[in-house]
Amino acid sequence: MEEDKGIWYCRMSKQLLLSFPRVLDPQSKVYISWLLIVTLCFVYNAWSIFLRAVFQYQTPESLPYLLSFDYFSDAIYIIDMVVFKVRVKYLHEGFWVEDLAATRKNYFKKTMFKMDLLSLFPLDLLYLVYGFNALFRFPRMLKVQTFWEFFNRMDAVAKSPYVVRILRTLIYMMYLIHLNACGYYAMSVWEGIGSNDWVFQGEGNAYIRCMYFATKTATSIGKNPKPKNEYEYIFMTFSWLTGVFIFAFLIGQIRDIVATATQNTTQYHQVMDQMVRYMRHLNLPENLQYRVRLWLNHTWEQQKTLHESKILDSLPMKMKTDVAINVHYNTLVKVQLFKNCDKALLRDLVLKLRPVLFLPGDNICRKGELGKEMYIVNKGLVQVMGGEEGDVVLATLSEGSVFGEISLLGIPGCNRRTADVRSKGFSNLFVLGKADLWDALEHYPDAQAILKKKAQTLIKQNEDREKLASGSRKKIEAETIIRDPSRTPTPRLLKTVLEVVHPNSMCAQLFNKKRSSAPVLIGDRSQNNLLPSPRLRASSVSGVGYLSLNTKQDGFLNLKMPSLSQKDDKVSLENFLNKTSEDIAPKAIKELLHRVPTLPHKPSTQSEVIRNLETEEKVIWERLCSHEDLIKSSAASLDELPMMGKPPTGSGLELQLPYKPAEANSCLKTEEKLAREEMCSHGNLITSPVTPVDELVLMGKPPTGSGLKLQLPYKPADQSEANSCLKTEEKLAREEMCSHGNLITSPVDEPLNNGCNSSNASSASEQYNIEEEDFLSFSEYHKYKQLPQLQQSGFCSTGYFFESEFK
Ligand SMILES: Nc1ncnc2c1ncn2[C@@H]1O[C@@H]2COP(=O)(O)O[C@H]2[C@H]1O
Repeated sequence: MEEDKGIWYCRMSKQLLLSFPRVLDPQSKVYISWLLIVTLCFVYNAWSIFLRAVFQYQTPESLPYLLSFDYFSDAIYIIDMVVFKVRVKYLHEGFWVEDLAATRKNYFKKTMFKMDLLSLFPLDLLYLVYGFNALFRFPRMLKVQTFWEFFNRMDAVAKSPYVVRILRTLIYMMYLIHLNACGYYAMSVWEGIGSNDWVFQGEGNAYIRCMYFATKTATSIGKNPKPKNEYEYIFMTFSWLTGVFIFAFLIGQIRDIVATATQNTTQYHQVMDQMVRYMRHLNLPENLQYRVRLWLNHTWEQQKTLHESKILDSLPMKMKTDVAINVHYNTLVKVQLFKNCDKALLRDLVLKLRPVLFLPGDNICRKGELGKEMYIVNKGLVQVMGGEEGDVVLATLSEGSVFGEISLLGIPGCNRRTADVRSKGFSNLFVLGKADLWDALEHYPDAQAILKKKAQTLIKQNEDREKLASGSRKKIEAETIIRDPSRTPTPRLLKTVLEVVHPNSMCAQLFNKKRSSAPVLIGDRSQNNLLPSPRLRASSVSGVGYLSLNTKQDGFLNLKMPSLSQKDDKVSLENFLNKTSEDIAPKAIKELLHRVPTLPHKPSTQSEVIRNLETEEKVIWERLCSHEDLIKSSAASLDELPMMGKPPTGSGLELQLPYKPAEANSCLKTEEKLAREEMCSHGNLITSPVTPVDELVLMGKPPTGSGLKLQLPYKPADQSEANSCLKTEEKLAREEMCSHGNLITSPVDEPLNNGCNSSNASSASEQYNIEEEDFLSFSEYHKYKQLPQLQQSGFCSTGYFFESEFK
């Protein structure tokens, strides 16, 4: 039994040793936690040495305990030097040095090492000669550098560094008082306890009474008994001086720390006060004063600063752009202009965008004014007003819409605003100055063309409208451009599914065909007044909603929503379809994505390719980066992701990583090589000296059964085109790879719809952990698939089916 225990301990300690990191990151949790332990030991020594030397707390009874604490802290000091400090990696010429020999050498070179060594000086051996005097442990105080290091590191990593700073200052203050209390008691003992009014009278707990005396002196509260002799006068003078200078300095430090923490709020109050005083001085109308206050208040509530742009100014340009893109990404991806244009344009523009807030009813621009800026709606709604009296809403623009561009584009006769634009509620807009817009557009003719085309359409629309209005002398309400009331929107769940199925698939084609003509159709199936799609079908049978998709090409999906109201199937069905995939069955939607073997979209133009790829890449990277182990292993790849953001909301993009993250990098590499190989097989490239071919050392064969058939969109003509082509191909490869269901892991399962039997279905639900609710069995599905059978069986007498246009 004892032997077993011994073996177990041996194994455990071996495992611990093996799992201990070779080198330590100075900012890592392990290292900082260790610093905390060493700091506690240092604080113990710093406190106990004087306490025990002066007060009578070190008695023969307490000595064994005190000595155990002492030697425990000494052991921690030794471990700190031998195990931890020698492993701390350091920066050399911009690189982390992680070689153990080098980190050790680096530590030995530092003053900290000498101090650490001195702190372990065994002066306490003098115990043997002079007895147990705690003052012999004084060298332990030299470990103070670790105490400072701990607080500096905490300052760098803590979420609220103010708390850390205040704690450090408090420790200093308490220690000063502690020293003063020890000094006072030592004086009292020397002069004789209770020998006069000034000294400690020997009543109560000595340490507490002396601390009280020291606190009163240090904080200059006064009312201490008058010193009786020169020594006492000197002691008091010194104590007060310490109180006045050091203590006051420390208290000032705390005030500064708190002031820094609340700096923004203070600034906001200052601006608000100044503004209110100024407006009163100018005697501005009450309403205007109210609006100014509202603006300041709202801006502060949203940004928690009134100087947003200044905060970023201290960053290097690239980092500033990355931060700006990340913050504004969700809005910018919705801007049509940016969707079709080069990504570089977005990066060029994003720093020039200035956020502004408009209050409800504010006029953003007025018809006839000279155009100097254009706007992008970030949040809120703005209305473009027209008509003879400017009271007709021509359009309501929402997030991602661009306006105010017509008068900036230099279209002959159009350098003035063509309409009034006003804010409907609170609107957050980005403003882009004319010069900045032109700086960017000069290099991006595509974007220029898009803007001009849009401008011309709007000008024509406005002209037509005006002609019509003047002809009939009637006000004409125009439709909003963000919401078309004549078309019922495609339900959210269907939209999600349609976005993930391949555009060439049967299902997508069917929906696309009906896009322009067919209205949304929800009808009573028993009346035969609708045409359900054979591929994607939503149905409601006796209060249960189903969404089914089943083709070899599209994959298999069957969603069941049993909790619908049984009263009105039609309403229930609409409700069901308006839920998001997340509401219904995320696992089942993932299952569908698993089974889509082709690229989610086939780009038709080069810019579309790039746009799609970039979005896809981001999503893939985001997924990758969400994996803990990947973050650890390839932190560098994360740095390469300045544009990483959330996938555009509502894009329905739910890419699944086709491989375990551990293999991710190597997997990507193989795919990149495949793409290169494919490209290099082009005749005209072989003749030209293609450098990338030389790099294909590691190139391997495509994984058998991967079905990977990359098609080059064009034949590169020269080397530079070849290179850019490679880049595109690499991206395509990543995308392609990531959409491959069968690349996922080695055991490639049969498509579920091949067998179409319930045993397949149940095994699939086991494999993907799909809940019964979400996954309709195949046999049941069959019943639905055969509509006439369904009707005959009486199963669907009140069934409603749904068909939608694809918007
Ligand atoms: N009919 C319209 N629909 C939507 N936006 C419009 C319409 N007419 C004008 N605008 C926008 O309103 C802006 C007013 O300033 P600009 O003329 O510079 O640019 C104009 C367009 O961006």
